[in-house]
Amino acid sequence: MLSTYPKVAVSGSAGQIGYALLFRLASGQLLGDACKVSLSLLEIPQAVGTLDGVQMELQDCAFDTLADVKKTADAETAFGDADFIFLVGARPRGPGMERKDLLQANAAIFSAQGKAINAVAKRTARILVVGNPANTNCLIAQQNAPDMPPEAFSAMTRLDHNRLLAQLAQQSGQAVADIRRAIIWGNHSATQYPDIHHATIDGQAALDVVDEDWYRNQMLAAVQQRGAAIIKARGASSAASAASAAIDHMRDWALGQKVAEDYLSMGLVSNGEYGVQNGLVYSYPVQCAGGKATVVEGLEHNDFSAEKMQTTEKELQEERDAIRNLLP
Ligand SMILES: NC(=O)c1ccc[n+]([C@@H]2O[C@H](COP(=O)([O-])OP(=O)(O)OC[C@H]3O[C@@H](n4cnc5c(N)ncnc54)[C@H](O)[C@@H]3O)[C@@H](O)[C@H]2O)c1
Ligand SMILES: O=C(O)C[C@H](O)C(=O)O
Repeated sequence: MLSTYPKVAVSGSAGQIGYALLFRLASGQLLGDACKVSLSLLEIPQAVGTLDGVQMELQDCAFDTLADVKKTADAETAFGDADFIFLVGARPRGPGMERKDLLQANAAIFSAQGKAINAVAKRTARILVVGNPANTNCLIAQQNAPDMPPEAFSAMTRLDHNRLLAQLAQQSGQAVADIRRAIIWGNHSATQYPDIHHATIDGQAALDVVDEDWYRNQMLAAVQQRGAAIIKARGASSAASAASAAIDHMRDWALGQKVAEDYLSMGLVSNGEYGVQNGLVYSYPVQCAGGKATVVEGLEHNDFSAEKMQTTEKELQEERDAIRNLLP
């Protein structure tokens, strides 16, 4: 029997992000308390057994927002008729590795999954790539799914966005909720550009509240290197915060952002906005309303910002060139 509930597919669901994500999806944190969801868990064959245990735990939570749970090692089965697809499954980096070291290891996974999405996913599905290197994995999946609208695909920079908000809140002593219009530009990597030139803190320009030297010389690197700092401290990459950001990203995309005038950050297929090469998956400021994410256009940049935006674009071009063989 076909489920009548929104179907949420998660690849890599036996991994550490999967374990943090599934219980939040099942408890109504994506679509709200009034909406049941049907979970579709994708794993490699060796890990499907682990999913039996995860499924038992999901059942034991007795969530009234969970309709059913299915497990599979077949991507087409997992993604068929899905409304939301979280592509998490990938090899995470270890200490001392850069995210782009994972490029070849993970590129094959995303080309196969892009093809599966193209074959069976709803054309209205929303797809979020979390597995690293997220922007280029997203590019590979999207290019292998030519029958899907490009705007169905996104890469996760919401964790970086949230990290930026947290840094600003801590430094200014204000609440996260009082910060607006922070932006992550470019790649989910050490070249990303966390931009506060358009941000406000409790209604004041952020750069009138926090020290510009601190921003340029400490905060930028702290956000760019936060993933590595967590790996060093925890011995494993961020999981709960990544799952939380993934929920934030999909929820706001589907249901609309909480504060209309705010900006969020999402990696989207570029249509040339801000001079970025067409087709790259680049993180932009967006506004989410009516089920759509729209790039905020017309922001002006000083030389400092322009240079940083180009540096991260260049890295994305290099990543794309390294996996050209997997693009159709
Ligand atoms: N974009 C971000 O902000 C962000 C943040 C944190 C982590 N990540 C990335 O997310 C990914 C997952 O991290 P994790 O900590 O959960 O890793 P993990 O190793 O704990 O779990 C990954 C899971 O994916 C599964 N998997 C591998 N290949 C698969 C395939 N072809 N199909 C389905 N499942 C497959 C593995 O069996 C494993 O269970 C990593 O690439 C990590 O770097 C991204
Ligand atoms: O840094 C990593 O490899 C994990 C993740 O991308 C993160 O930003 O925490």
